[in-house]
Amino acid sequence: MSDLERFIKHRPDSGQWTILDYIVVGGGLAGTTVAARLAENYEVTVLLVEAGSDNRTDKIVYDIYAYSQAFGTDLDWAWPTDQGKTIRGGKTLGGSTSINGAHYTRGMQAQYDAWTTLLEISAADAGWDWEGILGYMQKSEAFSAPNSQQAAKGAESVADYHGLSGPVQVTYPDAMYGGPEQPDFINSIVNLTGIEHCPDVNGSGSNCVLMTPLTIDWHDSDHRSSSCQAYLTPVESQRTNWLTLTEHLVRNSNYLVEHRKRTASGIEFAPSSGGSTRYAATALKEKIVAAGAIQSPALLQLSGIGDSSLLNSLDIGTNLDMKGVGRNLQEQTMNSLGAGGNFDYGGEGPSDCIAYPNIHQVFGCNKIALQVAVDHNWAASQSASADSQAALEKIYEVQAGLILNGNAPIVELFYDTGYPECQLTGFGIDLWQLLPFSRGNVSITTTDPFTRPAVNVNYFGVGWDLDVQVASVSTSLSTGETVPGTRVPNTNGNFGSDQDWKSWILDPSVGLSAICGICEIHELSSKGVVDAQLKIYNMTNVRVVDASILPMQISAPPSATLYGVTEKAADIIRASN
Ligand SMILES: Cc1cc2nc3c(=O)[nH]c(=O)nc-3n(C[C@H](O)[C@H](O)[C@H](O)COP(=O)(O)OP(=O)(O)OC[C@H]3O[C@@H](n4cnc5c(N)ncnc54)[C@H](O)[C@@H]3O)c2cc1C
Repeated sequence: MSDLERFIKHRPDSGQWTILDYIVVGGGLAGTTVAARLAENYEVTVLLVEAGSDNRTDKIVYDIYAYSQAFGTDLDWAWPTDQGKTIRGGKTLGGSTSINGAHYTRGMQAQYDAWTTLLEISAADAGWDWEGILGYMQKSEAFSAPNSQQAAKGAESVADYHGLSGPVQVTYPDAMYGGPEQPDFINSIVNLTGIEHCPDVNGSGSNCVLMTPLTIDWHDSDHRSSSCQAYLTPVESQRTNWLTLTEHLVRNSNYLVEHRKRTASGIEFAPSSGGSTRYAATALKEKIVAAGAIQSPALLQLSGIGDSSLLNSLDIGTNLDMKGVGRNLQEQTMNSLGAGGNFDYGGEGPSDCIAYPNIHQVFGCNKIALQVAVDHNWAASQSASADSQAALEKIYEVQAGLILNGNAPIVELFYDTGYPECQLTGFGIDLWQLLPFSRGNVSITTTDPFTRPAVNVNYFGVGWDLDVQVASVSTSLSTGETVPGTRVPNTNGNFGSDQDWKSWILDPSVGLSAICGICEIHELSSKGVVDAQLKIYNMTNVRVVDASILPMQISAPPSATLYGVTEKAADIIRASN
């Protein structure tokens, strides 16, 4: 046991404060990355508090082939939402990277460049664009190019796009599917939609169909390379200046007011199992909130940072009246289609093939659908869940511009070998819209930190999002019909009415746990929560660093991007202390 650990273990019980340089709340993707980078300086002390357990030796975490077995267990926050859905999130060391699908892809250059337009003019050169983030994405990555067997199965890559010596291991699995189905899917969708087949999506353009790599470690039997496996495991025996405290939930923070700015004086935390034991700690330098897109806004609200009307209703004193905290939730919405088949998979999952079509490739020549424009009614209808109507209109304009003029992929079609499971030679397509216009929110309903916040996902709050999902179903069905060896019922192209599909979509659709936007980086006048330094506006020493700060969805799952964002954040923090 290190000196620091003894210190922590004993002082809080005696009701005294534990004092460190940095406190990081949440040991997920962002939290472990930031803590690891800060603790590289042996002269500072770092406390990382994680609500879940350390499950690194649990097969349902390290074995990527056991994907989904953690769902519904203690390792899953499983937030219930409106519309009767459930959002998954890792409640374990490594956070959602310990239970996620591990697909590693980046978005389009223009989507990252658009972030700069949302910041204060003075922050335009702060590096929140593709050029500024790419190097950090590569810093976090140790990519291993496909070997000859993987290449024979269709795996490809472009060496220049990748980092080679970062902590997060990225590669293709040895047991990857080698049957005809994945290459056939690629050929079919190219022929059907005109989408390009590209070798690697991690350059600056993601509008293509391809095989994608995973965050797994070939040096370790293709086990999951979660954020804690990447950033903590290799150094934990040496970094005695870094304490990781699992099974403790941060309840709230206390604040001092100085010159009209707030300073966090400390945090209060408690065993995650509940009870009345309370601990306290203070950060001499900074506190970093990295509790993920749902829990971070909830924690801020518990600490009196949020919409004063919500805080007043719960008798929480308002430290900072910030309407943006808990708003602007954007989530990608998924449906799955399955069919029979008669091919030999030639390997094991997870599947490797993804198509990222743009609006033209999804809607074809349907001119009505192509007339997506920033409809003021959309912003008005979503403004209760957004920062403000004006801010939303601005973001919509950027998003619509990327969709209409920038060929930003609007949907992900994930080729799912073996779905549904009961069909031994089946195949499926999981499809989800990538760039929703609908907005939801997160709000605490009680001052009890052990109660999960209310999550309002508001799927399809903007009707166009549903149109995208319906058109994607149609594209998927057509693709399915043209993949050799599959048994999609012969419908002669008559796949049912749009209304039928809308009903079907609304019933089984699930969220993808790719949430962002809820403590977004945005200019203050647009009700942003953090500035370009990721500091909460009008606070001296608290930053939010996790998925909640991303202002808009990108056309990709988020983790590759988030590793880059978090590496950049760590540099910002180190430079300012
Ligand atoms: C089922 C699933 C599949 C996914 N698949 C993919 C994929 O294939 N590719 C991809 O790129 N992305 C995927 N993602 C998304 C990706 O994993 C997340 O976007 C990413 O991990 C978010 O990072 P984060 O640091 O914001 O949050 P997290 O990684 O979720 O970390 C937050 C941490 O904070 C802890 N915490 C919360 N509240 C408190 C508190 N009060 N006190 C202490 N600790 C607290 C949590 O327990 C958690 O460990 C998936 C996510 C899920 C859930």
